[in-house]
Amino acid sequence: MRFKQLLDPNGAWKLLPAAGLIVILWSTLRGIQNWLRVFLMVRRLPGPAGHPIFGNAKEYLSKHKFFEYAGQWREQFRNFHKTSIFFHPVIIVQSPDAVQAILSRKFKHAEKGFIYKGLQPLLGEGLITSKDEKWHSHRKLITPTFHFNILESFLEVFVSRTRDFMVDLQEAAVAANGGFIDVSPHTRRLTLAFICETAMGVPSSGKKNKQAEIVAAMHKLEEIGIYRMVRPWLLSELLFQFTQKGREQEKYKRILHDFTDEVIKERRETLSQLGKISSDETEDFKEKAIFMDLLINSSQDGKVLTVQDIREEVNTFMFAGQNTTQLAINFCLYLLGRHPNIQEKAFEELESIFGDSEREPTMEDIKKMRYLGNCIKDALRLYPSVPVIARRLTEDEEIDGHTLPKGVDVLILPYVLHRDPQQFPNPEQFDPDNFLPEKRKNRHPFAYIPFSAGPRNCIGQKFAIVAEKTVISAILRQYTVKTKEGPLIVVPNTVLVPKSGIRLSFIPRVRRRTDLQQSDLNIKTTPVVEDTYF
Ligand code: HEM
Repeated sequence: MRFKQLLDPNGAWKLLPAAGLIVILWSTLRGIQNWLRVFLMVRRLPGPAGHPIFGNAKEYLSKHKFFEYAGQWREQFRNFHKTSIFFHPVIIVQSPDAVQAILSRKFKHAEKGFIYKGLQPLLGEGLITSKDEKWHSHRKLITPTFHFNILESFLEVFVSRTRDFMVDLQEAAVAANGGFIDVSPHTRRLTLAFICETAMGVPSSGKKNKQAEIVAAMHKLEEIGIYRMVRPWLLSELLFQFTQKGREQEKYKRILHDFTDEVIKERRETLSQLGKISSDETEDFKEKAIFMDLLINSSQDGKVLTVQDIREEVNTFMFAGQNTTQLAINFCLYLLGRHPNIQEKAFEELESIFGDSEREPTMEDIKKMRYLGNCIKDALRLYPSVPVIARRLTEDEEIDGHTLPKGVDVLILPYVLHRDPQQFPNPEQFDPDNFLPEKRKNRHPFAYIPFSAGPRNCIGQKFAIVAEKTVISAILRQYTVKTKEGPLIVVPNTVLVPKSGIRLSFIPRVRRRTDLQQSDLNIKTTPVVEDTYF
């Protein structure tokens, strides 16, 4: 073909396949070059021996035993060590100092790494998965959603849904006649109601059933995501779409996206109508803050946030908030059931706040639940709902005189980190006093990170703690909780799952003293720090 012919617009298209091929070839070569650099540099790092082909895949796939292996690796290598899944190198950082180096800076290492890749179809580029400027601007925009005043309005939702939950629980407890029940379906429904209502508002009756379908679709997408995480060759969308699971993923994604888009459209219309009605009603509307409305209001008709942005953030909020809070409630109840003395102290604190009144909690009451707050904290230490945090290094990082290369995937394991005897002298013991000021004073700031730490910490942590205190205090005021299970076996997924569920019995309480004050109690508590629920 002559040069002149190529310049002819009718001939230029013939160059396209060749140009495409060059781009693919170039990016493949770049990919191989980067992988090779990471692979060769990681080879020099300390770490446990692995199979020549499978690497440490056996340990990663051993589910509940994985943490045991990781604990042994920490004993052997302390700060960090390499591992691999087939030929994919993964570094695990184990000491609080090393964790701080990875989590503490704003843009450095803010990329989330391979384990989130499988969740991309579910979350798109919401806060959890986005990076750089997009993450920064959205985080700034969304942070006020968790402001104190808005949390107060969320508390109304928590209280009224907990009221329904207690009726539900009472029926189940009566039916069990003092026996044990699996608490998970009850707390799942409850936290689902918390999240759907605070994210999207009270559903119209037609949408009520739909919300359960949406959460089922989210769980399916999460399951598919996990399936892909341990099969790195399925992480390419290009190949995955042709598989059976790829087609399922597309189906659930559609269900989820169509639903959220429709709710956004409806809320937009409601908001614009409300703009026209009397200011009193608008005030009332504002008081019942809904996450989606706050995003729509900040969107400036798509200039700041598009419909896709809003959908991704709402889906992220639902994904990040529901399972995590539910599990935290379950684990805390399990531990309280196993430790009657600690449960009794928590109950006495509640008696000192509420006396024999059956009134529902205010934000002031929630703040006063300091011992219960410490129970929740230690439960999150032993059973962090998010057991694995992943990052991909965006620059080389020096630790202990070794270079961790740019591009390598790094894992942080709160479940293992929180059981470090150097930081928690009796690490396996449930002990809310671990969070007394004198104990916290000498602890490394990155030794306890159930909500992660640094700029990409959990934006919903206060939401979660207020929700947990609302539910657990309601249960303890009415019941003594007993636990059936012995030591729990837990499996790391995207969240920490108890292998055989959690069975509890709820024994109605007989009312006792009504004149207790907090100062009468034999409880050492953390002093109230303004704007802190811990
Ligand atoms: C006990 C409950 C919860 C726990 C243990 C928890 C834990 C975490 C952790 C460990 C991270 C960091 C993940 C990472 O960097 O890879 C995170 C991030 C996040 N969480 Fe939570 N979370 C909880 C509840 C919630 C709730 C209720 C919401 C929303 C209502 C929420 C929203 C988020 C969001 C949006 C992020 C991403 C923040 C960012 O990257 O800027 N979480 N959470």
